Amino acid sequence: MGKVETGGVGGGSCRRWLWAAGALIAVLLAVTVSLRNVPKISFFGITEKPFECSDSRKFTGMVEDCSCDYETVDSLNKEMLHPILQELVTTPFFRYFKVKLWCDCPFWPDDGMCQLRDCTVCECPESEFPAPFKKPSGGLPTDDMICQEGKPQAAVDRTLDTRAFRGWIEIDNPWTYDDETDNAEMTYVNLQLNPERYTGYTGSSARRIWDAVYKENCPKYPSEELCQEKRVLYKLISGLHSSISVHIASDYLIDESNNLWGQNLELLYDRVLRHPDRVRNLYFTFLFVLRAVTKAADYLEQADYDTGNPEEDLKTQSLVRQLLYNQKLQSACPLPFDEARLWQGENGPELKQQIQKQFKNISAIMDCVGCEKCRLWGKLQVLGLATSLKILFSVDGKNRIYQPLQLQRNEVISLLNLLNRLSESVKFVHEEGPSAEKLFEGRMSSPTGKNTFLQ
Ligand SMILES: Cc1cc2nc3c(=O)[nH]c(=O)nc-3n(C[C@H](O)[C@H](O)[C@H](O)COP(=O)(O)OP(=O)(O)OC[C@H]3O[C@@H](n4cnc5c(N)ncnc54)[C@H](O)[C@@H]3O)c2cc1C
Repeated sequence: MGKVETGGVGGGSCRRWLWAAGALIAVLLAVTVSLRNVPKISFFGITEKPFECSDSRKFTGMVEDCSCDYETVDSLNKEMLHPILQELVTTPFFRYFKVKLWCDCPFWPDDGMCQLRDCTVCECPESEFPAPFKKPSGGLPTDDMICQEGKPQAAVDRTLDTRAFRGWIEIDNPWTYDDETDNAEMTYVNLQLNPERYTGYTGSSARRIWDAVYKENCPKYPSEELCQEKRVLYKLISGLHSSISVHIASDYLIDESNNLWGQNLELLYDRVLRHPDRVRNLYFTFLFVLRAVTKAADYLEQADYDTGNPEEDLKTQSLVRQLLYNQKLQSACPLPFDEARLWQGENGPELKQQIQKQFKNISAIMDCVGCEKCRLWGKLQVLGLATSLKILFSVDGKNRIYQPLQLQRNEVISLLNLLNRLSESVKFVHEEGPSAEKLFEGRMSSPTGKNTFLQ
């Protein structure tokens, strides 16, 4: 029988020497490549595949700890997810978000940070609002109100309505601090009138929030420690933070006196692109939330999207179906994230409780955000993440697991709006990233973001 020769079997001493030299070179190459790609241990405890390209800022291969690669995510997002989501969030069902905007900070109430809490905000015209949400009598004021306090770009354009949506249950999310069943002081906000973008919220107040949020995580866990679930939590927050920064960069107030808005690619580079882990965490968060949406497909398909406008509501339902049952998505990226790999250790239940508590604290910190519009989007997106966590790890506070999924309307709205925000960020990074890197790589960062580019 013919023998297939390997370096270690048969052959003379010369061949053995060649094999040993080849193996040594291979090992040296592998070590060199892996040293250039940190972190090296994934949260599943598996050594990560190094990025295949020589430039660590170009993203190829699998998105860390997920089951889709960067190229697939970019093309699915551009061709399918982004267009559907962009249309979906404009429908009446998805554009009104119920939120308590008071700045009731439970952590540091007396530092004056929340002075903008009483900002008089502009109300949207009555014609904008779906009929079922309107109060039975009186309706809404139609005259436009001018914001009196704070930077106008930081104030929320909102309208008040206490009426609950039809056909939806009121249920508390165990991952959030807010009691979602409590309708007191709730405001309906038209998200289309309040895009997430530059607001001028910066300095020690903003820094304090992010510091507090990261302290609730495990960013300093050494990579050897198998804290995979805590790493998920950190990556979700970091990915959200990246996405917020991307929105600031993509819609920036370049010239305040002329109210001129445009892109700030230097800010994009400084805050996100030059930290490859922040880009990776953005993609991770996108896939995590996408997985939650697709996992809840049956629920979302059957949900009641009635806003009293049959034409629009049918469109909403059709767009939701297009998103949930997309052939391309199902064949190219059937399982964006595999949640079954979490909580498997013997201390899984305790760990889950601990992380749930940490996430609740993060959600409570959102009440301390000292800019109304940032608070709106902070609360919406944290609720969106909490909803993803609830879908993927359905559990109540007492750790009775895997009950039938029940979502409240606001959770569904936050979930899909969060997915849309992440989708926009992924698209912007993919499309503008290479030119921003070319322009700013190697330059000193500038906090003022002077190098700006008009849209
Ligand atoms: C909930 C929330 C919502 C906000 N929404 C808006 C908004 O809509 N519009 C607006 O103009 N401003 C918003 N801000 C403020 C904005 O996020 C920044 O805090 C502000 O622009 C100042 O930025 P900075 O350069 O000091 O760094 P920051 O973005 O404040 O970051 C603080 C520190 O966190 C670390 N960090 C930064 N990014 C990441 C990441 N992706 N992953 C891990 N660590 C990171 C870095 O060490 C950085 O120095 C919001 C702030 C919060 C807390």
